[in-house]
Amino acid sequence: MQTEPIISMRNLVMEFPGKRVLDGISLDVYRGQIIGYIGPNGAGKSTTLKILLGLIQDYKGTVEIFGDDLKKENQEVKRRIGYVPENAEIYDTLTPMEYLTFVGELYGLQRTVVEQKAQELLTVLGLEDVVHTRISSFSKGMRQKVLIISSLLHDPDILFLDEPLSGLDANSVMVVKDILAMLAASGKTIFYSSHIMDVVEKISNRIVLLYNGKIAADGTFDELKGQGELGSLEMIFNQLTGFDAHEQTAKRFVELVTGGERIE
Ligand SMILES: Nc1ncnc2c1ncn2[C@@H]1O[C@H](COP(=O)(O)OP(=O)(O)OP(=O)(O)O)[C@@H](O)[C@H]1O
Repeated sequence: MQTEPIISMRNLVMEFPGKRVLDGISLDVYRGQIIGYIGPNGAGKSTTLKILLGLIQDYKGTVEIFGDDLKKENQEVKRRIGYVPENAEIYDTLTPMEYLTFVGELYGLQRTVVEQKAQELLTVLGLEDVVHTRISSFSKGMRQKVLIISSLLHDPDILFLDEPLSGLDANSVMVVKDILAMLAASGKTIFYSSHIMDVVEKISNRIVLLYNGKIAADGTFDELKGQGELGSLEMIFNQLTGFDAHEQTAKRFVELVTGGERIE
């Protein structure tokens, strides 16, 4: 039985000077769903996430989270959401412990509670030796793990993820995929934006494709596959976005790079 939507967008329109990025998005998201939110570069995925997070406010249409209109100031909503941004501002001069206690305290958690939780979560993700090392020396994947932990410290009900697996090695990807599946099974709602189609295909129980500012497809992977001619989400993506010129594009690129002969 479907209850009330956790996230509800109605006729969401977002315009930047000279450009309409979101052109009437309507979407209801329910508890426990993992929404794979996909679309070509520049389609408006990050813009949608920023609107849902309250970082962009001059949109048209209605957005409700937990039934509350986002245009009305409501700090309680922010306490119940977590966010892993695509390009994170992470405080390089801090150590993971300093960064995580800072974030935890912003969410109103007690310092001793956050310290213990941070220590345990860092240890589980294999960062126990660098808990007190400056983040500036970290690899991309190590930073990403700190960000994932920071988004979950306060045990949010909704998690917004923008390319969350970026830089993670294959083992860590498996761990994070399992974490997301278990969080969703425990009733959390996950809004997952990524270009890694085979991962989106595996972890999402609902896929939403954004194209030309509108929702071009919405359903489970099997529903999107339709009659079964297209085997992968990558192929469905290419078909729905009308892109079949990858080989010609690559050929032209290499010809220009090498300045040489035409490639046949
Ligand atoms: N602050 C801004 N001012 C003007 N234009 C913007 C602004 N932010 C985003 N845009 C434009 O809005 C469009 C959508 O950007 P957005 O970052 O939402 O795309 P995306 O789907 O997340 O893309 P990608 O897959 O490349 O991350 C782009 O054309 C971008 O240039």
